[in-house]
Formats: sequence, C-alpha cells, structure tokens
Amino acid sequence: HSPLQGDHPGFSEARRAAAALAQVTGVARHRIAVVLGSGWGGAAELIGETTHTIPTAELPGFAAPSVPGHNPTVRSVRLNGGGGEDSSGAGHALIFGSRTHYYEHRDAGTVAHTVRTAAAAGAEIVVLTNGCGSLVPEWAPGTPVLVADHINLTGATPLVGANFVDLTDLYSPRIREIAREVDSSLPEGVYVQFSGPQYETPAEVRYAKAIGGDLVGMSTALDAIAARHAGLEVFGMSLVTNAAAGFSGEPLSHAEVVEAGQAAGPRISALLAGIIDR
Ligand SMILES: Nc1nc2[nH]c(I)nc2c(=O)[nH]1
Repeated sequence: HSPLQGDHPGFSEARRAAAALAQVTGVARHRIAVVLGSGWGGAAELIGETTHTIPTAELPGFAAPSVPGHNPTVRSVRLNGGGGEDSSGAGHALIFGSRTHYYEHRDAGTVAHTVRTAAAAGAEIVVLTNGCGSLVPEWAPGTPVLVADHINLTGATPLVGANFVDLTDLYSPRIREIAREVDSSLPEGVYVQFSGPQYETPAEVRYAKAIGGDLVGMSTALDAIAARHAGLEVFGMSLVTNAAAGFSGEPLSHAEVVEAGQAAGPRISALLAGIIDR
C-alpha cells in the first residue's frame, strides 16, 4: 500500500501532516481513519485505546480553530483486538474529532486535507460520519442511516485538473454489508450536501427530495470525493438529528441538533465500534 502518491495540489501538505503524526505517535501506519461529525463524539472510546491526542492546529495544513474554545484534535487509537502491537500501526486508527466544513473557508481543498492526511498516514479505509436533516418522516432524530450515495450541491470539488475520478460505488458496498450484519435494521439513503452555513429553505428541501435525496447536510460529499481520489475505501454513516426544514413545522434549532445527537450517542458509538472491529 503506497500512501498518497502523486503531486495533486494539497498532497505534499498532507504528506507533511502525516509525517508529523508518525513522528509524534511513533506509529508508522494508521490503517483506518474516522471522521466524527455532529453527535458522533462518544465513539472514539469504544473503538480502542487512545495512545495520543494531538490538536490538529499543531499539524501542517490544518487551519487554526475557527470557533473560539473549539480545539479539534486527532487521536491515535490502538484498535480493540487489532493486531498492531508492533509499531507498524496495522491495528491503529486515526480519529479526527471534527472536520473542516466547506462553509468555514469556502475552499474544498482545505476540506480535503483531513482525508488526504489519513491516506498519507497509510489509511486504507475512511469512515465519514455526520449529523443531518431527514427527508424521510420515519427516520426520526437519533436514527443512524448508512450513506448509499451522495448528491453534491455545493458546486465545488476538491479535485483540480483532468482528474476524471469514477464515483461508482463510492460508499463501499462491502462495508455497508458489514454494517448490516452488525445491525440489520440500518436504513440507507442518499445524502445531499448543501454548501451551508444556512439551513435549507423548505423549497430547497422539497427540491432535494424531488431529485432523490433522503438526507441533507453540509459535509461528507466533498470529503468522499477527495477520499476516493486518494485511493481510500469510503464508508459513510449519518445520524439524523432533525427533520429537514419544513418537514416538521417548527424552525430548526442548533440546540435540538446537539441534544438529539447526545441522546443517540451510546447506540451509534457501539454501532461504529462494532463495524470497525469487523
Ligand atoms: N444542511 C443541513 N445540515 C444539517 N446538519 C444538521 I446536524 N442538520 C442539518 C440540516 O437540516 N440541513
């Protein structure tokens, strides 16, 4: 497995960040990377033993925290049962406690830095989790949904130049099958990424539904495109934290989003750990 070959914009920065991670953790290769989105914070403890916690702002290419007091970290975790006793890191994961959203800098390359760093650190799989709004009434807040495909409405892409990347089966059917073995009740759906930071209008939500969307959010699609381009197998899981605008009659509140995530925490963290153990 040759991590992140080539000279695409952002790749050398990612290799620098990965070298810094290997240096700090003493782990040559982290086999899996996990990006924890809204509501998924509690999963890391269940995935394995955290051996290092590094503020991402200390690594090359990661922006300084944009929200005062929010100090995102990346954790090096020795996977439960994952061999990896030797420093090769075959049994190690990188857990990114947050992601860069497109709406923070309006630059898709900056968004892609997380998954590119993971690829440069030797990861072969990236698990992208997020919080989102649901266009499916049966999927109440707290419902975890497997991402089957995405619609990228940002108008942006992390790719530059003639990189005609195929996105067929972008969200790994193999890992989705494993997820269903862990929890056969898991639904799956199409995730629509809006640029944000504003929520969708009810008309935009109806549009997202009309074009085949089941979930609306402000992340994941751009991360997944960069991950496929970097040669990673991609698995996406959404946590419904709210009914999309206009589907519930009440205005959206960020507080409600946070609270729904916390309520579902234990179940989705156990689910994520179960999938990663496989
Ligand atoms: N675009 C969009 N992003 C979200 N993130 C969360 I959590 N809920 C939503 C939502 O309803 N719409």
